[in-house]
Amino acid sequence: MHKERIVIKVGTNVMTNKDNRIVRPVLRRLVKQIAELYDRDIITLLVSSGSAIAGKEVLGKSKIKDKTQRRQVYSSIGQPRMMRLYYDIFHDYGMKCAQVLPTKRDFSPGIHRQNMINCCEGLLSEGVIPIANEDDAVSVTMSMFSDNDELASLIAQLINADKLIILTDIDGLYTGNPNAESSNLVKNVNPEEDLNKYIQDNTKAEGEGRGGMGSKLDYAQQAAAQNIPTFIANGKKDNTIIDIINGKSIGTKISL
Ligand SMILES: Nc1ncnc2c1ncn2[C@@H]1O[C@H](COP(=O)(O)OP(=O)(O)O)[C@@H](O)[C@H]1O
Ligand SMILES: N[C@@H](CCC(=O)OP(=O)(O)O)C(=O)O
Repeated sequence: MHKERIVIKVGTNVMTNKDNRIVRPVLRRLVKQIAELYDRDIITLLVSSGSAIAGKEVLGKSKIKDKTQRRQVYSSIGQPRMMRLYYDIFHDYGMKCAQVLPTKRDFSPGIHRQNMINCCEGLLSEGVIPIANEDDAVSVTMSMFSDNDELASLIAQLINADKLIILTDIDGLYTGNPNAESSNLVKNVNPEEDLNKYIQDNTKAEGEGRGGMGSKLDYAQQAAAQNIPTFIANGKKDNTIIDIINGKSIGTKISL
């Protein structure tokens, strides 16, 4: 058993540049921090988006008209590409990682949930970093998560994580348009607060991730309500994870 277990979620926009290409040094910095924590006996379960954009990188523009089918195809192509990148980088740090692809059904009470617990607990007990992403190839409508922020929140609750860190492309929740001078970073949020008034409309294109800051906040509040301190912070900046674990005040902290 490790001293602490944390869930880190990394969004599509963290790992891509303006041309929607995957930026390897970002993944390398992420894994470097996970490896440093591992040496401090803090084990991570990583929730990583990126399969759709990685698939788009390989396939280019698809001929498929149906959006759902296109998402299935892009993600099916991109998921092994993401895992190849992660596998190599974790290997460079002398670590092992594994792929876990749940659908929402795996979190409903009963045998599916128990299987999910067994899988995650088994990997963590072996010191292997589970890398979870929604199984986009088969999850449609009923079995779909709203986005990976929901998956990260559910999985943090499933494994009784000590912390949940949601990495995105911005410093945290702002009181309005993050680019406006009048907007300020919100440092602390409690699980009951309704801050939807701060959320701006989503302008992302296909494959650039789902959800947005509104869903991030909702799912962060759900984890925090279960006494899992949750952080929304900038994954594009250096050392964000270590700084959070070391108790520095960065990002938005959601806690009881
Ligand atoms: N009040 C707000 N504070 C911060 N970001 C906001 C806010 N409202 C909308 N956003 C947008 O939410 C984005 C982060 O969510 P999202 O694009 O889903 O990221 P990810 O791909 O990491 O899941 C930011 O880039 C920002 O443009
Ligand atoms: N499962 C999808 C990501 C969906 C998602 O939630 O994306 P994001 O909002 O960038 O975390 C993929 O791997 O492309």
